[in-house]
Amino acid sequence: MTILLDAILFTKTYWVPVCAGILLARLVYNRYKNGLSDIPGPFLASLTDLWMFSHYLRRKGHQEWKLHEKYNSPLLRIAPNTIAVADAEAVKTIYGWKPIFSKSRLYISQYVTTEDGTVLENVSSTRDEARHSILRRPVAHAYSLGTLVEFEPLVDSTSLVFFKEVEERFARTGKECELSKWVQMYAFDIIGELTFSKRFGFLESGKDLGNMMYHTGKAMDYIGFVGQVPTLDEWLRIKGFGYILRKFRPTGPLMKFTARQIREHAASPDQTRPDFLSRFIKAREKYPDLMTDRRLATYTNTNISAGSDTTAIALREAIFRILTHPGCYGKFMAELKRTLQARAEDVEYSKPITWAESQRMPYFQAVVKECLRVHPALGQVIPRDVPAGGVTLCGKYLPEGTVVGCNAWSVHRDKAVYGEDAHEFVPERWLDADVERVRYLESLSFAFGGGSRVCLGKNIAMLEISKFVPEFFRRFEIALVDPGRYRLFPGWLVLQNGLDVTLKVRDGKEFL
Ligand code: HEM
Repeated sequence: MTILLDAILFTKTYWVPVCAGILLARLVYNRYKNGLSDIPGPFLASLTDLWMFSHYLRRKGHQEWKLHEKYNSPLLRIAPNTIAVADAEAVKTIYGWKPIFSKSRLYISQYVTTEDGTVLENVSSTRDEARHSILRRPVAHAYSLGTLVEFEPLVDSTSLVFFKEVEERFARTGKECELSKWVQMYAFDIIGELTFSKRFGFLESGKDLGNMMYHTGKAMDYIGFVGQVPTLDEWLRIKGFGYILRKFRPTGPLMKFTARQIREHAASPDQTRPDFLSRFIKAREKYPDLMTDRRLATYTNTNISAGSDTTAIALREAIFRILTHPGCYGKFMAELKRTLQARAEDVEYSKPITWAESQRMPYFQAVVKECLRVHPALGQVIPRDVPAGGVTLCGKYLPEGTVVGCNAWSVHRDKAVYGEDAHEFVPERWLDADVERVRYLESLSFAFGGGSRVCLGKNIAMLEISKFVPEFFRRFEIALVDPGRYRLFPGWLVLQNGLDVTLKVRDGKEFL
């Protein structure tokens, strides 16, 4: 008792040095506790998570490969318990099937708040693998290759709206088109069409109605920064302050839009539309307990948040690269001409490029793969927890519970795999005569993630990109106003702006 009293008195008198001592002890513990202290990285990063937070806040994620080069190491300690891995081969281990490395606590920041303020994990954010299988099973079929043909008319209808709007607003008037924004509106409207048979109306109005694009962007930014400090995120959004906030403002405009679509769908006489929502509702017959209205809201909302800006990024990059690489432009246009000329004479000339035709354009497909390599949508470490038993990566043992992950911007620049021109845009690498080599590169592509958590919408994204880009170049002569305006805006997603162009309508028969 006397010792305790003495300790309290001592602390009261010397509280400043006592607090400093505790802090110091904590920092030393952080640095040495888990056997990671010999992994290179910024010194501050080994002491506190704040370095990683500020690194991403300074929007440096997409340049992490430079730090790997600076420290000359594929392993980089970016927080006391977090290791960034820049070895392309390691993707197979970390995002493989056996054992599965679960998603880290960052994913709590991706939990969805439904219209009534309930916080739910979704198929993307759930961290429990068994739960993930339960959530993915009822919907997986809707995203399969087999359904693409049914989605194709929906892609065409939104594309036609895009072409009509940009023709009237820019090609006919000679005004500059802020294509970054128009491509984003296209990507949102199309995922609205595919998910609900209803566009957001951004293209027709030329505006971000209800600030839905703005709020979706903010949510992505939040994941990249606050998501790095999961405890802070939990208190801001779920517990404490977050709990009170949800009483006043349960959810954002996108979820409200989603919930409205579900209600309207229920009241509609047409229950057979070929969209995602109809497919999810159909899955109710087999999974009645799981597919509640709330759950439908999480699935459809995830489609929008995961499938809009990501696809817009890929579209912008493809357009920019084609326009800024004359050799690439020439080969792509020649292939487009051959594709159109190969159409049977009775096929309507104005018919949009089909999915099947785009798959017979190997050069264009190589351009898309290369764009996804040099500019993957996600620009930060995609974090996972090392499972029981630990793992050895790049010759270093990492104990269970360590957070590890690859940043696609780093692994896609691994010179050991891609060679000395790893930093260059070279679509031809995907057309190498050595088929085995191409297969190997494809197996290491990390643009869509990997393993059990690989992107569910990959086929849909490829459908959109494969149809939209050739059709856009077929209908318009596109000229960049100033390539120097093209800027990256990196966070969890690496967005672009400044893709300003002028447009001229092409003569319809030019390719014949
Ligand atoms: C070019 C476009 C796209 C890119 C680059 C992309 C990229 C990714 C990546 C990297 C992941 C894994 C994220 C992680 O592990 O944290 C992912 C997951 C996911 N994506 Fe995509 N995505 C794209 C388009 C889409 C589209 C169009 C949809 C919906 C139609 C979609 C739906 C999803 C879903 C639901 C997941 C979670 C899958 C799971 O955990 O089971 N994505 N995406």
